[in-house]
Amino acid sequence: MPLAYVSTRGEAPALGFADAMLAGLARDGGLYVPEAWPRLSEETIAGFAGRPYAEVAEAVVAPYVGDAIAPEKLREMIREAYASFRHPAVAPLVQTAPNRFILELFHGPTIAFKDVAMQLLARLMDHALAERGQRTTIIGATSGDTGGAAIEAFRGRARADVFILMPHGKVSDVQRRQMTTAPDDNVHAIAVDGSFDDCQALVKAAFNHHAFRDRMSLGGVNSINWARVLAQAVYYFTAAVALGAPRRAVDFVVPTGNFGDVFAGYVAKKMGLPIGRLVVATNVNDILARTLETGRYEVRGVTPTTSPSMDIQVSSNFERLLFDASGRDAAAVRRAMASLGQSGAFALDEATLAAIRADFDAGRADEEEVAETIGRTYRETGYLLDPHTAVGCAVAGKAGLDPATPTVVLATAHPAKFPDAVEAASGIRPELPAHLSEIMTAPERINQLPNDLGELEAFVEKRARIARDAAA
Ligand SMILES: Cc1ncc(COP(=O)(O)O)c(C=O)c1O
Ligand SMILES: N[C@@H](CCOP(=O)(O)O)C(=O)O
Repeated sequence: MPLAYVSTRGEAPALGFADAMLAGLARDGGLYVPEAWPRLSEETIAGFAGRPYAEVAEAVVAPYVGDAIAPEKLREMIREAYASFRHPAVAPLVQTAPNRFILELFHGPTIAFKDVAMQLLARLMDHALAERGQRTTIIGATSGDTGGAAIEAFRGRARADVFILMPHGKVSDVQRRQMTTAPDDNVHAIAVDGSFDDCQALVKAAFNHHAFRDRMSLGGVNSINWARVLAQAVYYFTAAVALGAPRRAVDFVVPTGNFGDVFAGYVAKKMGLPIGRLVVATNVNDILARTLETGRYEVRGVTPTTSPSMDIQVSSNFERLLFDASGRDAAAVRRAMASLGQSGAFALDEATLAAIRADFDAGRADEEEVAETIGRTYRETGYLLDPHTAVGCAVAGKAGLDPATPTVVLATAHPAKFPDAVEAASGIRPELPAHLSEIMTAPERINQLPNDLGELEAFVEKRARIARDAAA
């Protein structure tokens, strides 16, 4: 029997892999998760040692895809996706101290970890749409990196029109230019007057407006899309196996905002990978660190930081964890989400909090610690951290992890995406890789919209119709 995907809120129909991927958000507002976690045997995991990244990806992804895609087609798409990376290992490990490693996830086209999943997702969606003879209108929210990766992965694709919402003035120049300089007619960058949370709320509201959703065949590429999270689980396997798994456990420290990346680590653990601790590392926008400490998830205002992609308060994927950790209690998730909508907060019950704490730790790093970590790491090792990765390193240093267990900090972006912050902290101005140098002088195309669902929908509908008429 192929694996089915169920909504965290329990009131949407269960779907197969391709339908869940094309749906993005479930129709009841929940997020799709597999009905069970496929397990990989110790022998299978041990066999990943020394294998190319694409082969490991195939082994991890295939049980979730089932018969939705022919195995040889899946293999071809995975190979193509990772051929676009500039490092042969795709996600190499760098050692910075005894038992301390950095997992570089920024060797894809837009030099952020989002490429790892987005390069595959674009191919998977294109394939599913072609098989059905359909098109999709993708609406995505970005705090800086998802948008660039999505635009790069979907630009020029005939079956998708892509609309990316970013918080106006709150992403770095490089991040903005990655979204605004693509000349393709099927991609649209929109600056919204508000925060990332406002952008994400608009996206979810558009999905929950079913008449609009159906009329436009909406699709999502944020980590609300299960396939995004799945593709991100792969590098936990390659990194852990390179450090001795499954013979020994490995700890991971993950710079966190929307909770997709660290949830992918949880998925890897559920599949049988011996991960010790999963450490959620936040900047001063520390809702997740506070939640793990107090059991209360409480939204506060967002403070702009030098790690803007993590300036997030409403972390979408926490809902997936809540569902799993509560024993898959969809009614409890619905109550929590209703409370979040009404009062901006909800409380975890004791059992759920204990279940979460069994796998996760959390810590936060303030701006001073981030700058200090970038400067010190550069002076001591010659390694230049981006500010998001520096949040991870700063938290790793004080998380109380066992020094005998290898610790991997995920490096989620290349420092050249944030040259001002990195230069201020280290005295070194990182240069953009050559393949991106043109974006700093290319003409920009950007649209500005208020934080208003009606205006957004009217804009999307008008632009998508123009693109569809031109393509017809
Ligand atoms: C550079 C960078 N680091 C970390 C994160 C946080 O990842 P997640 O939202 O999956 O928690 C993001 C945004 O997603 C990011 O762009
Ligand atoms: N940090 C992200 C925010 C969106 O996260 P996603 O993983 O849900 O797409 C960004 O850089 O856009």
